[in-house]
Formats: sequence, C-alpha cells, structure tokens
Amino acid sequence: MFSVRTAVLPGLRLLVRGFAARSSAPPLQWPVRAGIANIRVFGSQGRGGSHDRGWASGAEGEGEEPEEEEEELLSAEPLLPTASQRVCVLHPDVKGRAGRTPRNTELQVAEAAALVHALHGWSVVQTLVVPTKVPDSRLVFGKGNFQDLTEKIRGCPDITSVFLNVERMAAPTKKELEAAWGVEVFDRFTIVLHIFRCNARTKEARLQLALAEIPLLRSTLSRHSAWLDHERRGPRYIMGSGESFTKLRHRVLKEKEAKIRRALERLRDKRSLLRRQRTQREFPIVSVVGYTNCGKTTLIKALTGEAAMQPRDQLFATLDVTAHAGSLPSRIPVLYMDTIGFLSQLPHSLIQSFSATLEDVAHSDVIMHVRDVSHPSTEQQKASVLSTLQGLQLPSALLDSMLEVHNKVDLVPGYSPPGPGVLAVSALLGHGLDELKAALEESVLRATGRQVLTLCVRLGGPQLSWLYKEATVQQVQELPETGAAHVTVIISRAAYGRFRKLFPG
Ligand SMILES: Nc1nc2c(ncn2[C@@H]2O[C@H](COP(=O)(O)OP(=O)(O)OP(=O)(O)O)[C@@H](O)[C@H]2O)c(=O)[nH]1
Ligand SMILES: [Mg+2]
Repeated sequence: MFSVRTAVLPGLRLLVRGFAARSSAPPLQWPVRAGIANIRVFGSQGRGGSHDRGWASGAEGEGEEPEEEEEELLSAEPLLPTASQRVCVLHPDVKGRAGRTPRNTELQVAEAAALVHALHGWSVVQTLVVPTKVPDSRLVFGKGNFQDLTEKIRGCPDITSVFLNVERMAAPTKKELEAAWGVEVFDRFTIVLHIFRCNARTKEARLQLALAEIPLLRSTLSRHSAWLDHERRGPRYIMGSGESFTKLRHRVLKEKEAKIRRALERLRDKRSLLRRQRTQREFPIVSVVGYTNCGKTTLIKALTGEAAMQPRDQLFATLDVTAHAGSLPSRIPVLYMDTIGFLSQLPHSLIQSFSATLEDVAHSDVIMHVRDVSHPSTEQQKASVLSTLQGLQLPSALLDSMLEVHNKVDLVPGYSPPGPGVLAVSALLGHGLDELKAALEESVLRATGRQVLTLCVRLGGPQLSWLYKEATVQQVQELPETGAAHVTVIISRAAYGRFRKLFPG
C-alpha cells in the first residue's frame, strides 16, 4: 500500500517518505523503480539538502500491489510493432491552411521525426513532404501525388512503416493506405500513445493511458467485428444469449472502460488525500510545467540536488507527476512538482485522460513555466503551453503570477531575457539558479501569505521549539540580560494565529 509520511522536524527538517514498489513486465518493458523513496531536506544545507533517494511523494498510486482486476485492465496488446521500425515520415502539406510557411512545415516535420526517435530502436529512413488540397479525403492526397507516393514507398524496401503526420486517421483510410503501400501506417495519436505507454510508470498513468486507448480499440473493433460477423459460420448469437459477437465485444469494452474509470476514481481520492496532507503541513508547492524536452526535470534536479532524477533527451520522458523536496534561500521547504510535458496538437482524448494528473497544478501555490529558448519553435511552444494551461481552467491568480524561466541559455551565446519578471538559466550548467530561487521565494511568500516577523520569545519557554517546528526560523538574537531572544521567522498566517492563541501576550 502506498503511503506518504510528511513531517516538519525540529531544526527545519522536512521529511517526505513514500513507499514505492515494482512495475510490470513485458511486452513493453516498463522501467522498474523499487524500494523506499525517502527524502530529507535539512534547512541548513542550502541548495538541495541531502537525499536518500531520488523522488518523493508524487507518484501516487505507485507502490501498491495492484489488485488483480486493475492489473488485468492494464495488460493490453502492444499498440505498435515491438520490433525496430525504419519509418518514412510523411507530412501532408495542406494548401491554404492557416500559418502554413516553409519554416513551420520544417519544424512540424522535425517534431514528427523526434517523436519517432523517442521510440527505442525506431529510426527515420525517409522524410516526404507532399502537398495536398484534399487532406480529409479517403486517400489524403490527390490522385497524381498519391500515385507518386505509392511508387516511392513501394520502391524503397528499407521502409517498414509510414508515419502519416496527421492527428487522427480514419480506420478506412488506414486500411486503404496500408493496402496501397504494403506497410503499416500510423498517425500521430497512435505514435504518441505508444510513447506514453513505453514511458508510463505509475499505475495511474497507465490507467489513464488505457482509458485514452478505448476510442482506438472501439474503432478497431468495429472494423474487425463487422468482418468477423460476416465471416462467422454457424449461429450469430453466443450460447443462445441473443447477443451477437459484435455486441458482446462492445459490451466487454464498455465494461472495461467503466472499470478503468472506477479504478482512476479510487486513485484520485488517494491523490486528493495526499494533497490535503501536504496542505495541512503547509508545504508550498511549485508546479514546473513546459513543453516536452524543455528541461523541467533537469531544472528540478538542479534546484533540489536530487541525484536520482533522470532527465533524458527524449520527448515525454516524464509522464507521472512526482514531487521533489527542496528549500528556498530563507530555508523555506518547498515541493517541486515535475509534470508531463506539453506538445502542440496533442490529441484531445490524451489531454483529457491526463487532466486528472494535471489537477495537481491547479492546487499548487506557484507555477513555473520552463521554456527551451534555444529551440527554433520556442515561441510556438510557449503559445501551445499557455493555451493548454488555459484549457485546464486554473485559478486566474495562479496564471497571473506564473514565473517564466528561460532555460538552455548556454546554447544561445549572449542571451539576455526580454524583460523583467523573466529568469534566464542553464539547468544543465547550474547558471542563474540563485536568482531563480530568490524570485521563487518572493512568489511563494506572496502566494502563500507567509510573512517575515521578528518575535520576542522567552529562551526557557516552549515558544522557540514551537517556532522551529511550525515556522522557518531565520535568525535568533539572544538578549542575555532579559532571558529572551528576538527570533526572526517566516511564518504562515495560520501558524501565526495558532502561535498567538497558544502563547498570548
Ligand atoms: N544544453 C542544455 N541542455 C539542457 C538544459 N536543460 C536540460 N537540457 C537537456 O534537455 C534534455 C531534456 O531534458 P529534461 O529535463 O528531461 O526535459 P523535460 O522537460 O523534463 O522533458 P519531458 O519530461 O520529456 O517533458 C536533456 O537531454 C537535458 O540534458 C540546459 O540548460 N542546457
Ligand atoms: Mg521530464
């Protein structure tokens, strides 16, 4: 059973402990994470503190021995061939589409190629950009272009599959294209889903994926069932049930969907319980969001000193929201939430199924938007992230106070941020982190209503140890002749109220 224990210990120690266990096995080789996650952050240790292991309370749901039923829900067939693929990336260049420029087309093709490279053993052997005026037609391209294309693909035996760079492809289109070209054809939805599947670690992420896959299974089922019903010899109904084979399979799928939703609901309850615990403990929460591969994980690793975090040069390396403990310059403990990266034209059902995970963002105190300013599409990426955030219906105060962090400045010689309120860093080289932490602290204090106070307390009394436990003590200046001390603390309004009640006068 997953559990998280959090406590602020005397001397500014924040302890976050979560128990994590296993992950599953083939056919897709989920990465395994095992053992006890245990992080201690000591206020006196400046940047990061000491960590026994790399991650904290966030991967909620992980660590629990899966119930049989849930494990069954997750044992899906591989979506795409498990063998290595040599892919032809085919980009329909739609004439008259808004924003169509050679540069944008180039960037979209580059992103499609990056998606292919995110899959282990997959490579791009050819890239084709083919104009079309009829993207919604059955064959996607006009007759002449389609014929040329068929010759090219059939004439290149190196190609084992085609990635048609469209969001979704209708089942009849897939069937016809595959028949014409003699290889499998995938759309963006299937590729992204497959990457997600390979990278999802926690049960919650895997269940969310299983839910996102239901429409895909439904359309495949409709296609196959029609054929099966047609081919079947013998009675049309199963065991005299009066239910046709097609209906039975659709019903099973519907039941599966309901079960997944119920399982997710259970995990969601757990997640909100954890969130309440964090809130009760009054740990400020900073959500780190941004386009995929912009450096979110690297930045959190740099801010917390967490050695076990593993940034990867790969799209969608992070699929689970995880919490990582760090401390700000005034030694305020803080939890950084690492989140799933965004992608333009991310299929709607995928965003929807992951929106529960992103609920944590809505409950954070500060959002930090990390941008890769060395990327040629950095502006489009920013727009895509902001529009996704808008869609999550976050509190406007949270959106308005968002911190923008320009990352990977080491790759842009002489970079200077365009204006105030923007911080330039290199998460990889550790540049600009002190300024970032100072700005974060300001935002956290503002957002959480914490204040800096100097209180006069008796040295022999219980006040000082109470303050060590419930607030962040910055300085103790003893006044020997009076037996008292001036104690400078950062304290939340709620904690200060309790202090006044406990120690009136
Ligand atoms: N040169 C340079 N590379 C960086 C910097 N920050 C991150 N990277 C690299 O960018 C790649 C992606 O980094 P991640 O931290 O995994 O990015 P992410 O945003 O967490 O990615 P996803 O989890 O896939 O959304 C890795 O190869 C990092 O080493 C930086 O400041 N400079
Ligand atoms: Mg990441």
